[in-house]
Amino acid sequence: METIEVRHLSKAYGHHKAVDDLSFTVHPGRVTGFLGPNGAGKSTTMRMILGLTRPDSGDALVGGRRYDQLAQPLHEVGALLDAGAVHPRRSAYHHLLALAQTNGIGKRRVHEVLAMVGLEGVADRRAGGFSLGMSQRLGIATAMLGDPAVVMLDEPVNGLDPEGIRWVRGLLRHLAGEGRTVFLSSHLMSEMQMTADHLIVVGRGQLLADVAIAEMTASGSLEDAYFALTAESVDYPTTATPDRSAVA
Ligand SMILES: Nc1ncnc2c1ncn2[C@@H]1O[C@H](COP(=O)(O)OP(=O)(O)OP(=O)(O)O)[C@@H](O)[C@H]1O
Repeated sequence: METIEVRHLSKAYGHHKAVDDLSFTVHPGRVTGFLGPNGAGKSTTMRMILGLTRPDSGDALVGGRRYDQLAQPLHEVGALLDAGAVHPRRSAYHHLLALAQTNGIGKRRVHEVLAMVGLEGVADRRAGGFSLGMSQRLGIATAMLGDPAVVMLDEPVNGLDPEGIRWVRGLLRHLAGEGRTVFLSSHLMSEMQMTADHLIVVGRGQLLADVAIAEMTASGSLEDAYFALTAESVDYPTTATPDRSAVA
């Protein structure tokens, strides 16, 4: 099974360092959560791992190779970055089939992933009419199409109802139990506490923690530990102090 290795990765937009000499390894057989305040560089890091954004320096490797060096990328890493990235008039089935056909994957696998995410009954409906939960499920089916060893999901439970959140949690635990490398970002602390085994925490593009969840939560909730860790890394007030001067 394969690791994700991020080594001295940096990316700046103008003078702003989105990712700043970041190094960590994501290991197989467990769910690793990727945490950090808004703008900490999580999506940029994931995009560099997937070869969608070019690093200024450093490497992002899957199974020891850069994404553009992977012989069969869909078989090695499956990703959900933006669940809305589907042709709206195409059915779920045809969306998956088109991707399967261009990657040498058979129709049988399309049916398998539709079943895996519970979308068989709506597979012929236009993806543009899907609810957020259905779109997330289709995004996860897309990520799983190549039966990848590495699964990477950016905010997979964003906007999902409790049933959908529980389903994603069960699926990710199952995939890690099969020995896959599961890497996900989420801002939902309680959900992360229930889903992840390990955490990578970033702030202002830099590594703040690379730690087992059990260690991070040894003396309290993940939320408290997270706020303590990231307090210095946010550029906005962390406690709400209502400004009453405007109405006085
Ligand atoms: N294409 C881009 N052009 C300019 N700046 C960008 C671009 N992509 C990201 N950034 C900036 O890089 C920084 C890191 O953004 P990124 O989206 O990686 O953070 P994030 O941790 O995923 O945040 P969030 O939790 O809000 O999704 C931010 O300041 C963002 O504005």
